[in-house]
Amino acid sequence: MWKAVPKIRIMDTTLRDGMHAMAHQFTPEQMARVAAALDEAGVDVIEVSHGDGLAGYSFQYGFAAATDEEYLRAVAPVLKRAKLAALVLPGIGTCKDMQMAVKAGVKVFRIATHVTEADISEEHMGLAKEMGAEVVGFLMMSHTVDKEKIAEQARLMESYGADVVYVVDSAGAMTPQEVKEKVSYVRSCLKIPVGFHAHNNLGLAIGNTLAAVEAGATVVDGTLRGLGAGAGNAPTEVLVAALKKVGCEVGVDLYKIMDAATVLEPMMRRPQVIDNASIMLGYAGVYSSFLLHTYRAAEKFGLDPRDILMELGRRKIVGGQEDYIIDVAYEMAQNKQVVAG
Ligand SMILES: CC[C@H](O)CC(=O)C(=O)O
Ligand SMILES: [Mn+2]
Repeated sequence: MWKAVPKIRIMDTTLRDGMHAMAHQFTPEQMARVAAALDEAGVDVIEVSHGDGLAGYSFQYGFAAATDEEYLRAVAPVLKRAKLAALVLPGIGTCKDMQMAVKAGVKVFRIATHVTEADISEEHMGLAKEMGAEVVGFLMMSHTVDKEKIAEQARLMESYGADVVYVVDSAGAMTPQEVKEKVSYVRSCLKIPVGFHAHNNLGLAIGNTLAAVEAGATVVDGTLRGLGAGAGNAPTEVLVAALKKVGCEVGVDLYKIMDAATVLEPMMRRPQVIDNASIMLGYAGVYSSFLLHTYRAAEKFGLDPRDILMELGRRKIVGGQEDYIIDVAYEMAQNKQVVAG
């Protein structure tokens, strides 16, 4: 039964998670145009970074078309209402990167760790608070553990000063029932608001986000046209329509957010679809941002990307192990040759 819910805050990550689908090649000028349209529509928070967060540009994660600072400085001046956010993965983004980001206009830091590793976020969260920023904890790959573990890690983030903690379905592997169970339990264990970040690999991004809201999440993520890793995220314009339809107050103008999606559309490299490999990401429970790496490895070694994804899922590889995909594919190709020979 749908309950009355308070105002839902939307954080749009087209210009961060969407970077994965763009091979990190948005130009600063494109980012500024998309951000201006999101701001005009009334989106609360706009996240801008390399897909893997500040300082993500590298051989391992992919080089971006511009530096973090160039992106942030292009977007900050066009925002009239929205807060500018940046993602930080401790171990990749450093305190120095965060200081640069604040000077460039960042007001919200989203500090992301694997769902079992919240303890590595303490220093970054402390610094973000010290600099006066809002802090969002982002527990990635939340499908891999039970609700008690997520709550334990969320409580750690709360103790480090997080203002919000997110349950993150990085692999788009969760079902609405699971989302409800996990979000409502985490919420019951925290004093701060709970957020939810979906991926659409099983076609459930909107349904899962609605389930999260029904279970008490009051902050949710979206990206225009669903642009993002794997099969993408919950499309912000669809999310606004769906949330309004179930009676939530979102503070975003539906027509204007649809217009923002049309600003983004010509910049996209391909429509965001659920292809077979994306379905496998969700089915195997593999990190959504591993897809491009998997395609490259499959091509290089003449393998079916679906087989690689199933194997990555079996090995439970986590964010940061992108280079290991090549090792796995190499091993699989060797085994195939042995069997064939
Ligand atoms: C590698 C960072 C990752 O893209 C963060 C995220 O959006 C997720 O885990 O879904
Ligand atoms: Mn994501």
